[in-house]
This record gives sequence, structure tokens and C-alpha cells, in this order.
Amino acid sequence: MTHELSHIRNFSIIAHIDHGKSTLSDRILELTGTVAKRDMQAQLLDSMDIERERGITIKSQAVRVSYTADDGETYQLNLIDTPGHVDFTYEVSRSLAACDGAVLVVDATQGVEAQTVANAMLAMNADLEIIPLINKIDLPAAEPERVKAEIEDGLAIPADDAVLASGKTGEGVHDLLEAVVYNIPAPEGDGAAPLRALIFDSYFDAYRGVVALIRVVDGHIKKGDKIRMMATGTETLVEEVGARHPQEVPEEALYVGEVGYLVTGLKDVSQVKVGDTITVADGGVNEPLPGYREAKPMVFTGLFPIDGDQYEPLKEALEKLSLNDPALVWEPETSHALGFGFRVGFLGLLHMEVIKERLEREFGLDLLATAPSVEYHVYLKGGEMVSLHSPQEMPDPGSIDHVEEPYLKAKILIPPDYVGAVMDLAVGRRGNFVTMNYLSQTTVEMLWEIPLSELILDFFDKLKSNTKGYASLDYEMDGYKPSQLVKLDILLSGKPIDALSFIVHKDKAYDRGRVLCDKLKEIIPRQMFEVPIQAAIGGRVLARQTVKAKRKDVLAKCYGGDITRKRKLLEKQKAGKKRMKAIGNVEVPQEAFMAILKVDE
Ligand SMILES: Nc1nc2c(ncn2[C@@H]2O[C@H](COP(=O)(O)OP(=O)(O)OP(=O)(O)O)[C@@H](O)[C@H]2O)c(=O)[nH]1
Repeated sequence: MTHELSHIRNFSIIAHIDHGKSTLSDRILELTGTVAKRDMQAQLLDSMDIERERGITIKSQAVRVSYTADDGETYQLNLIDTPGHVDFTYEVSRSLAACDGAVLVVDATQGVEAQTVANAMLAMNADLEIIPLINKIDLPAAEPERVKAEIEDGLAIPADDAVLASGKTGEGVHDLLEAVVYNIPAPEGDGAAPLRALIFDSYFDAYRGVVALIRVVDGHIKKGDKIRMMATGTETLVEEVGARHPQEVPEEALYVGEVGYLVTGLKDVSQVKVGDTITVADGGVNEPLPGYREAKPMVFTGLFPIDGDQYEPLKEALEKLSLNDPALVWEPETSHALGFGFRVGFLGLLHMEVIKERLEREFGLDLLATAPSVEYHVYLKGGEMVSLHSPQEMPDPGSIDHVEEPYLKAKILIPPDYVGAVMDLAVGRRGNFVTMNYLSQTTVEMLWEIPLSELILDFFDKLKSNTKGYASLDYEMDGYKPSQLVKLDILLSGKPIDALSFIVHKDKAYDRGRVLCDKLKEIIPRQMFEVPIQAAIGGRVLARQTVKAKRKDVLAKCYGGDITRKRKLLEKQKAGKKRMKAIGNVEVPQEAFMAILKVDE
């Protein structure tokens, strides 16, 4: 295969969900003979089960295909698939930084939709050449001309020459590859300069150690080279380099402009970080590539085994998962209510859900998760600062001088019609408005400073639903700012339940306390006795509700008659219990701990 810069194209395919990105990627592999038709398993590129089920991509992928164009020349095309969720904005930005162009897929029957807009914005921000492609033209309802107009009017992307294609029949896929070769610029770089390569993904492989996906920006990298990761200072020998087709094929070297994988043999994925620059250990460069950022956990939650015997297995499972995930951090945590567990840090709520789901599915654990929180900085009267990952650790109010919380700079892109809706939402979440610009007639950019604690609630979901899905959100950390924060305690039957306490802004404490008491009243099932629920700050009760006592036995209505029915009922009860935890003498279901996230009703 060619290694000449002028014959390499690095690109990504972006689309609204279900517009046919995976099917089209599969057709490209087939048409270029990368994967024989009979080996084609639908949607080869999304590998993890959870990713497939949820239709999201968490890890990047990079597949190399060889394409002989109509000009008779053979080109190396690297197709880079990017993660698709706001929790992974940083990973997305690094994957796009490895590309020079993007194919924007739009369904010919649906037209431009919310994620089409959001993804096109990301690609434009990354300075990528965009090739519009109108897909599913085999369908009778296809309206390519209308969709072209939408792309031009809505996105300001010229669409006269948009590729017309069908991932289903394969029509137009050849045109697409020609457009990739002619419209996407070849990578730039200096092959004779010392090595600089961008890491855009990394993961741990049990047999080979940490593997990275990289784009070589200058120089080249080969087996046996002694390399250095510039941000972490880690040095190691290259064990193997190569490209995915999509199975891994070793290559002698990865040359300037190329994308491929690198086997490091390192045991710890936190030594090979996304966004870091690789250079050679001797005579390497001093300037890393721009854009590196530490992947810092933003959201913390307590994970507790429902059955105390699963503490050790949970610990082992976390050890295994964090081998592959530098953003996943954890430490032991003890709760009066829930016993022994762990405080675990994540990139965001989706990351949290995915990890929890993997712990349950792959490791067979039954877990209870407490409400997510952020890292607070508590300054004590003596001047000392304490980092707080859990509301339980909040020191006595008398000893606190002030508390600071993390803020984000959030960039929200929306069509002008939704400015008011975003204003309402962001102000309601304690956002400070910074500026607003019209990027085009159809796109407004709003900048906000918002406390991270407000964003990890359901901000992203609300933003999407309040803008019919059109908003795109990008954010970065903006440091810590002082805030009037208090710890709100929840008491069941008069006893404070540590695992239900949370930290909230003083002005919101009353409302959130009241809403939460109402929610808990719905969620906590009736017990044999009455359960008062109270929300309090210090000793002061702000809100109160009561779960009434249960009136009759569930079996009473069976009249002792039908034994199978009785057994079924008992089994149903048992299954319902699975996610319950007895706290004191009250059975509390999992939903109770997440009720804090739903703040608006
Ligand atoms: N008729 C027709 N159907 C298509 C075409 N391309 C994809 N589909 C169908 O559209 C649906 C979505 O296709 P996918 O390739 O999974 O779409 P995707 O954009 O990768 O979806 P996500 O990964 O979930 O975002 C599937 O049911 C495909 O079979 C096409 O060209 N014509």
C-alpha cells in the first residue's frame, strides 16, 4: 500500500442517528475489497454490545482501506469513527483532529435533523473539509433536491455536488470514494522531521498491553523505536505498529500523515492518554501538538453492592475496568445506610451508566448507585482546603469559611428560534450569560458559565428536549468559584440517611428539598408502618412527607386457592426487591437515590 502523503486521505463520517452511517461504512469496506461480502457482519464498526444496543459509539475506531481511483492511482483511505456523546466531547475533538475531512450523511427522506446540524458544527470547528452525502436514495420517498436546499440554507454548506447514494444498494458509494480522494485535502507534514504523533484513542488489551490509535503528524514510527509520551513523560519501546482492515495487520512503520495502531506493551492506560503527543525519546521534539487536556472525572457517585458479599468482586471488577479507562477513578467509601462500597469518578452521566451497566452485566454484580455529585472545595476557617467527592464528607458548618464549586464554560449552538428556551433553562440552572453571536442566519452561538453540578443533573436532556434536539453543547472546565452551598439531609423515620444527602445552592435548597420529599413519597413503597420523610439543613426541617403504612397483605387476595398464582406473586415480589436496600427498617429502592437528578417537577 502507498505511504505517499499525496495518496493518503483521513476522514470521518458524521450523521444524525439512523441516517445510515454504519451501513455506508460497511459498503465502503465491501466495495474496496477490505472485507469480503460473506464475512460482512452488519455494522462491523460498532463493537461493544452496549454501544450497539444504545446506538452510541464510545470508543473511536480507525479502519484503513485501499482504493484505486478512476485516475488509476491507489489511495490509502483512513476512516475514523468518532464517539457520539457529550460526555466524550474531548475524545471527539481529538478524533476529528486526526482527520482532514468529513462526510456528512443526510437521509434523503428525513432531511437535515438536529444531530446533522450539531455534528456539522463540530466538523466546521475542527476545520474539516465537508462532503455532503444524501443517503437512502433508493427509497420512493427520497427527495434529494429538497434535502440539498436544506443543507445549503441550514448549514451554509454548498450542496450542488452532494453525493447521492444508497448504503442499501451500494449506489453512489463509488462516487463517494472519488469525492473523498478529490475533495478532502491530503495530510500535511514533514516526513524527515522528528516524530510527532497524536494519540486519539487508547485501550488496554490483556495480551499486548496498552494499544493506542494514532495519527502521525511528522516523521515516522516503527517497531523497536524508543518513544516518549510528552504529557506523562512515559518512555517505552514500540512493540508493533500497523493498520486495521478492520482486523489488525502489522506494518513496518507508520509514516507521516498515516493513521494506525501502536502496541506499547505498557500495562497502564493512564500512561497513554488521549490527546497526548508521541515523539522519539532521543532527539525528539520539544513542542507537543496543541489541544492536550487531562481527562478528569467530573461526576462522582457511590457504588454499593446490594449484597455485602459482593464487595471484593466489585473491587476486582473496578480494577479491571479502570485498566482500560483512565477517566475512571475510585476509592473505598463507607455509608451508615449502605455499608461498604466505593466512591467512583466518571466523565459524565452516560459514562457512569455505561460503567454501572458493565459491572452488572459483565461481572454479575447487583449494585446500588447514590446520586451523582461533583468535586467541591471546602475552605476551613484555619485556611486549609478540603476536596469533597461526597456530600457525606461535608465538615461541620461551623468550621467552614467558604465553599467553591467547579464551573464550566458552555458553548451552545442553536437555531435562532430557540434562544429564549435556552435562556430560560440556563438561568434556571444558575447559569451566567456571557455572550451571543450569530454565526450565520440559521445558527446562534451562546456562551454561558454554568456550575458543573447543575449540568450533571438533566441539563443535556432538557437542552435537547427544549430545542427539539437542535442544540449542540460543548464545554470546558472554567475553574472553581465561591458559592453559597449547603448540605441538605434527608431523614427517614427521623434518622438522617447519609447516602441520600446532597449539596445544593442555598437559594434552591427549599425547592429541591420539597420536590425530593414528594418524589420519595412516590418511590418508597408502603411498609408495615408509617415512614416520615424530611428534608433538613443542619437541624432545620424544610419539607416533610409521609409514606402511609401498608394496609393489606399481597397474598390476601389469593384466598389461598391457586398455588401457582401465589408462587408467581411471591417471585414477582422477590424480583422487585432486587434493587431494594433495607436502610434501618425501611426498604428503599434504587430510584430513590436518583430522584435528586430530576429537579423540575
Ligand atoms: N432503504 C435504505 N435503508 C437504509 C439505507 N442505509 C441504511 N438504511 C437503514 O436505515 C437504518 C439505519 O441505518 P444505520 O446504518 O444503522 O444508521 P446509523 O446512522 O449508523 O445509525 P446509528 O449508528 O444508530 O446512528 C437501518 O435500518 C438500515 O438498514 C439506504 O441507503 N436505504
